[in-house]
Amino acid sequence: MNTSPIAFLKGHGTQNDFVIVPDPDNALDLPADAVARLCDRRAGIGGDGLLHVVRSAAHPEAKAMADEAEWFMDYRNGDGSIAEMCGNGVRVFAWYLVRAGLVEAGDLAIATRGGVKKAHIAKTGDVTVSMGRALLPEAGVTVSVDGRSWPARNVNMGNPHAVAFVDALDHAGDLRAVPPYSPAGVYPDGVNIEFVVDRGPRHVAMRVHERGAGETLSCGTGACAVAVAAARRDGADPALTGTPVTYTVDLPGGTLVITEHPDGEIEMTGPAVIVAEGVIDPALLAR
Ligand SMILES: N[C@@H](CCC[C@H](N)C(=O)O)C(=O)O
Repeated sequence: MNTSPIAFLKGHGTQNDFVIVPDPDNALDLPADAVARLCDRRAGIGGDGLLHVVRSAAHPEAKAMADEAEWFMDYRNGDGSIAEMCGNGVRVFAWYLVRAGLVEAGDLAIATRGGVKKAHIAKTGDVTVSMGRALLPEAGVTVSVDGRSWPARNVNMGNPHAVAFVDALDHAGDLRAVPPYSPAGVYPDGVNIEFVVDRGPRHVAMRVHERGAGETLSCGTGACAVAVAAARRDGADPALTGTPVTYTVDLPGGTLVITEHPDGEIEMTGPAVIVAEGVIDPALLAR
């Protein structure tokens, strides 16, 4: 059980906000219910998710990556569930390490459940991350909201996404509940659902319902999934042409720039901001 006050910071990336809990030696007990209490916007600190900052060597899920990446992003959704990857989170995680003097700005490898990600951290707080390749399972998916249904593209960025192109973002309605999708069983571990409209050539806007968090103001892996789905819809595939393809993705909380390279690697660039720091009363974490 945690008995001493616990340091935390609060940060966001395009207003996808996170409670940051530095715990280099992995000494804290952070079960799902404690994470949910910390992320509660009324009775806790509030956040779409939590970034548990641990040395890779000290975490059983990251030990094998310790030679490549000193730090492990143990990402949790706001409801306490575990996710493989968080695009906005990894930028905020990288910026926290720089701000804390634990790493230098510049190039950094970060261990995540989705593998080691390479980041480039500018001194301004803008961070570019190589997010890996998108998998595009063939499964056709349908997403429905308020009596409307759309075909959606199944895109896996380490975590699962369903990308639906809609006529207007307000057609996605109230996204507090998970929009129903079919067929059942395509996403056995749940899914993040993106609703997308065109804004111009290689420029889209989106809303997202995140697994484990509800509607958020931004999702980095979601923006990557959207950029790839938009590129394929537009007939652009860098693997076939040898030319990188870049999409600007507007989200309610800001803008991300996503480039897919001919080798399939997807690069995401966006801001990372730390807004506060303080101390958690251990009573909040007690069961
Ligand atoms: N907001 C994140 C994604 C966080 C994880 C997601 N909710 C999931 O469960 O897969 C991002 O910026 O990518």
